[in-house]
Amino acid sequence: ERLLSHNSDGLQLCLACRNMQRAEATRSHLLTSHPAAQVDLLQMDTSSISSVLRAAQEFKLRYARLDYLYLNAGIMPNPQFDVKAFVKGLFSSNVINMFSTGEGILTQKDGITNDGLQEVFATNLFGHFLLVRELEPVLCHAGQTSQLVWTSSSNALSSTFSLDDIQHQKGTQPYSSSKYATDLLSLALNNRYNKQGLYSSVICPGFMLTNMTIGILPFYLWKLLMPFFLMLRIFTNTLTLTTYNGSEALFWVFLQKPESLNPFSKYHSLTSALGNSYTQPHKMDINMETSESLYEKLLQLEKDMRGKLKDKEKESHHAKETCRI
Ligand SMILES: NC(=O)C1=CN([C@@H]2O[C@H](COP(=O)(O)OP(=O)(O)OC[C@H]3O[C@@H](n4cnc5c(N)ncnc54)[C@H](OP(=O)(O)O)[C@@H]3O)[C@@H](O)[C@H]2O)C=CC1
Ligand SMILES: CC(C)=CCC[C@@H](C)[C@H]1CC[C@H]2C3=C(CC[C@]12C)[C@@]1(C)CCC(=O)C[C@@H]1CC3
Repeated sequence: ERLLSHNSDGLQLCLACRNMQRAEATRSHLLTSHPAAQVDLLQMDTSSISSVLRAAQEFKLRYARLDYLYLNAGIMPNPQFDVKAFVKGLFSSNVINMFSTGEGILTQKDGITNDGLQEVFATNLFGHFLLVRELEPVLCHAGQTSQLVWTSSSNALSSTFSLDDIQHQKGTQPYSSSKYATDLLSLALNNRYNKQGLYSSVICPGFMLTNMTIGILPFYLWKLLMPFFLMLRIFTNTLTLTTYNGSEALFWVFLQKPESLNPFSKYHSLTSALGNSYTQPHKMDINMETSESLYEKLLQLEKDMRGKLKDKEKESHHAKETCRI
């Protein structure tokens, strides 16, 4: 919506969504305020390898070029709020950090996808990784730049991520781990693709009340807490609360020259106590060595998963043939 308000003439949007009914509703909403806008839809479920491959194929048939790819889809399933840790945090010197990152007070219950991957890892990271790899021909063009924009989080914590368990099978903070892996992956992509004109940046929308976070507390409690959160903005500017404020950095990045952005920075949407939104870079807690190791592991996993997919296809082809005989 913000992109269209800025420039609805020259912009062609393609919304890649898992739920086509919701996608249609979004398209209608956008066309109501911007009747001349070009808004296309593409069905894609980032948690499913075959869906991502199919969507990428379809995209390449439809379009010759992709200038901006917003990698925003994300889940935080079954969030559990640790009241005890929260109360302890309230009386510690870490209290502001707790409200800006959610560190130490949230855990999740992860699931397994049909491909056999951890659901949070597959949805938030691996599906997007595959998509970027598949869309390479439309993203990399001589003499032009393209940009990947990842929605990461202030909850991306190195303590929750391990190179020995990139899917976070063993822990209880898959969301945080997937977001830290996002930061690492963006750096590795810059390292590999900048020469071909493809740049990657990471943003953090701050804390917003959305479908993802609303279930953490009962609805009436959020309502009651709203004045408290607005007051808390005096101490931390990370409480963006609305999606309009949260999208500030997504929009800001769109206006920048990709070459001018720092691959080690995360661009944060922030909102001041007076309600003004702005974007500020913060250095990420990442290094090139870990980022390259993660990239190698993702490439290996991609190879394994493509192998499995081929075996499955062969099996079903064989079953069909046997049926015919
Ligand atoms: N809310 C917050 O405070 C923060 C959010 N973020 C990040 O912002 C991003 C947007 O989240 P937010 O707006 O808060 O939450 P929402 O749940 O409102 O949005 C998440 C979006 O991702 C889509 N999505 C989820 N899973 C898949 C999938 N498998 N395939 C395709 N699309 C999928 C959802 O589609 P559908 O409509 O079908 O559900 C939805 O549109 C996420 O990456 C999140 O991690 C980061 C920091 C803070
Ligand atoms: C008074 C009271 C009971 C407050 C509880 C507030 C918490 C539930 C929130 C405070 C900071 C929030 C936060 C997130 C979730 C909800 C809080 C912990 C995120 C972890 C949501 C997902 C993200 O990507 C980052 C957010 C950071 C802040």
